[in-house]
Amino acid sequence: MTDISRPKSLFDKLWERHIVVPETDESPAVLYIDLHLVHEVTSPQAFAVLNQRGLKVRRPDRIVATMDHSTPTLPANENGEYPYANEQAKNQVETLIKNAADHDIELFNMGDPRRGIVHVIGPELGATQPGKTIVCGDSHTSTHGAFGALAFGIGTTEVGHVLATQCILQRKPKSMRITFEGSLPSGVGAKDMALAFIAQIGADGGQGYAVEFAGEAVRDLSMEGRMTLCNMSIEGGARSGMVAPDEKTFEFLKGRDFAPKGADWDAAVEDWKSLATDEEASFDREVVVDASKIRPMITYGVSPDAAGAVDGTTPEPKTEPQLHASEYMKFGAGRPFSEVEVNRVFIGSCTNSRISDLREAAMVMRGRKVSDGVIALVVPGSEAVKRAAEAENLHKIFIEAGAEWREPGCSMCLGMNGDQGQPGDLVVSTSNRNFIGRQGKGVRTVLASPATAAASAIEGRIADPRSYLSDQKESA
Ligand SMILES: CC(C)[C@H](C(=O)O)[C@@H](O)C(=O)O
Ligand code: SF4
Repeated sequence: MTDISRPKSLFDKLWERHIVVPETDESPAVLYIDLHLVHEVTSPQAFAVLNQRGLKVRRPDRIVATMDHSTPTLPANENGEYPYANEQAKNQVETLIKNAADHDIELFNMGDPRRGIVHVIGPELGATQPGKTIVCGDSHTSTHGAFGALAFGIGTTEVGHVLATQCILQRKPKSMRITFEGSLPSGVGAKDMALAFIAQIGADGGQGYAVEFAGEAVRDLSMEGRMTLCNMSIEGGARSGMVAPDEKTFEFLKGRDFAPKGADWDAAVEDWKSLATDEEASFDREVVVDASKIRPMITYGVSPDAAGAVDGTTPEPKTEPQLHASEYMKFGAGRPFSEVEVNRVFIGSCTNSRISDLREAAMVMRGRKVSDGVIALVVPGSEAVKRAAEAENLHKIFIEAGAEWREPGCSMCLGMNGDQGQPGDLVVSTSNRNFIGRQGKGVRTVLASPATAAASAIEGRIADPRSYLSDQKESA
């Protein structure tokens, strides 16, 4: 029974709706899972355990499976063979094809027009909905919280538990509200908000918390922007990030394949409206970020909280890890970021590979050329994003600028498919992690928004996108 007298947060409501067995001092709660997203990297072992124990998948109809991490971003040859980076990548893909077929799970396989990065296709299909519990063997599952869902990443063992029982054991995290007060200056977007709040609370500031993002600047974001923000909540250490559903959420989902239809839709929207945090609800921690002061952000270290405004200078390292990071990044202290040379740019990943992100990058690149010596990769998040971008001729803008237009997937975000930089490369990347070696051995990653990444590709240095964006406004 839920207690109707106490004011509740969105998170409290989501949690309470899914308790199968309540938490006690001795044991975590058993939570029901509404949607289980599956990809080729973290599922093989889970299926193997299931198969060894002769267990069935409990609710195949609650699973959406796709291929994204190990998939090539170059097309198949005339025989339909894909250029996999290695045997492991090919095996992962083949194993998921077999597991999905054996267990009657819907799979968006290579060549399927609905395939894409798991966190891009969930919302795109309308499978991600307010009020749901959503899990995936992937840390950036927090992305789906943008719809007012309780969404979090789980480990491979837990993937097995969810496959077998459709439930998961969880202790209730503490709650944090991050309120962005005021509105964003022009030329500043969701990625900058994400890097700004992470710089403010630290990469482990959200540890043990479920975060709700609130405030005027969050309400003003598009659904894509909210996804970018929730995607990065995990980089601030949080278990999940969420935004209360509103008219924008409903508008985004209406008519999508997996969304309810007809009278079911009306009933669902009525219910979803009740999810927003009650006025008097309290949080274990409240953080306020002044949105009006945020500038385009970049990272200069090897953790996402080493972030500063693009028009600033590299800070003096103060601690041992900062010294180590600064030696790796080789920016030098007290140097304007705008002097740092860039030789690769990656526009993609579940953080920033949606159509609005590609439009933003195209706005900067239109009629311009990628600087000599810079390799720029633009990788749409899904087949649907690719089609939408091509319908608007965005791909032509990228190609004419000298960038490469690729097939959808995680690509250089993690480099599991072979899309990697060379040792020493400085990559401005729209992804979410700047960890040492993530984009290739010895590669240095600078996280930024699509506009900043595109401007950096044009200048061959870390660049402030604001002049490009205002240029466009004047000529529009
Ligand atoms: C492969 C997967 C386990 C991993 C994650 O969980 O985040 C990946 O998506 C990443 O971004 O590093
Ligand atoms: S795009 Fe990057 S962060 Fe997102 S799921 Fe793929 S590898 Fe992980």
